Amino acid sequence: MKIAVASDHRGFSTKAKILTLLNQLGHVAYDYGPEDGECVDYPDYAVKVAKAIGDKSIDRGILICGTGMGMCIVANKFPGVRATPCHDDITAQMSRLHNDSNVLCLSADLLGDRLVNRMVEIWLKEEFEGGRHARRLEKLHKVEEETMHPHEEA
Ligand SMILES: O=C(CO)[C@H](O)[C@H](O)COP(=O)(O)O
Repeated sequence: MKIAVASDHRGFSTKAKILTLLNQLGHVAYDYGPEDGECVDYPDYAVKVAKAIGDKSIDRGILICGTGMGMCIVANKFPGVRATPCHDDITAQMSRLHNDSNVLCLSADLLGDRLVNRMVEIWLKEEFEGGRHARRLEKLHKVEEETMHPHEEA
């Protein structure tokens, strides 16, 4: 898979470790910044990854900030993005099975390296279950359409 990884300053070293893992797993990993650990603003990096999901230049994205929350809030403003804040094996797994997550948002401050690696592997391996969850994602797409074009008749 083509996977872009970005962070803010708090997630900078975790980003490097995730990029190494993705390469080891045989994925095509892109570093969407930042280039160093200087203080930056997470929206600038979440936008880059979210836009690349939208135009399909990447398959998946991984975003890391202090808590994972700011990145997630920004990424979910973009059509086609299903960003999920995950903090353990179960949330990593369920975000794929039920939500078809395409952007994994992680906390650099709260999660250890081994857990992060395991969560990334789970999140990459698990497949969307479809079925009733596909019906719910259809409704999500409708909400997206309505909020993007609020005055147009269906
Ligand atoms: O977690 C984050 C957003 O959800 C950021 O990493 C955090 O807010 C950055 O804070 P600071 O500028 O104090 O390092």
